[in-house]
Amino acid sequence: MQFEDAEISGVKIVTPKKHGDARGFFSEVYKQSEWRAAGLDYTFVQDNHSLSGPVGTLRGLHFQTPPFAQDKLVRVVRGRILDVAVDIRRSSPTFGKHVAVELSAQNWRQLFIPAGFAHGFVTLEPDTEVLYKVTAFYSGAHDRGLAFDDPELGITWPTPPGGLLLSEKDKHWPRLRDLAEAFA
Ligand SMILES: Cc1cn([C@H]2C[C@H](O)[C@@H](COP(=O)(O)OP(=O)(O)O[C@H]3O[C@@H](C)C(=O)[C@@H](O)[C@H]3O)O2)c(=O)[nH]c1=O
Repeated sequence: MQFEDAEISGVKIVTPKKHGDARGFFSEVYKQSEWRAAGLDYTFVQDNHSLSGPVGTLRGLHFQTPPFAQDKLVRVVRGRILDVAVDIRRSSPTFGKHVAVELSAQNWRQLFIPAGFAHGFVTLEPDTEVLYKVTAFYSGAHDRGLAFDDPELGITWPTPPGGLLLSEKDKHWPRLRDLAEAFA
């Protein structure tokens, strides 16, 4: 398992080993001992799985407020996404900056996003399946978001000719400058 630092402190790109043979492959996709050896000590309590049909499905940008703030480990088992993490830690020198990494079933990369970031992705292939582990349980009452198209964030979302597909909820999140909840 390979751990790389992304451009923003705390965000990591994790690439597990894939052992291929005539049958297919085997891969240890998460191993607590290796994470601890890399100085990453997190307890994941929930595994999530989403399927997005159309190319250009955009989910985000989401976060949960304390005490339900979540660290997330994201991967793709089918298809391809551009995965985005925006730093919303007010005291951070990179507040408002983002990391964008392509994750796919092919490149087998995972993105680790600590609490204090808003997270979202857009799908680059049809029928893309995303799996992610989180360190706090889902709480609808603590579920918050940030406008994916806030010009201050400067995120370039790849957009297919038919446009992006968003949930109703994701069309109405506040901009960063109007965000009531952000992290210290
Ligand atoms: C996230 C979540 C949703 N749900 C329910 C609420 C709702 O009825 C339905 C769909 O929820 P959403 O529209 O929020 O799903 P989605 O837009 O896929 O939300 C996810 O987006 C990505 C980018 C993240 O980072 C995740 O943490 C999560 O916020 O599933 C749960 O039961 N448990 C969960 O953990």
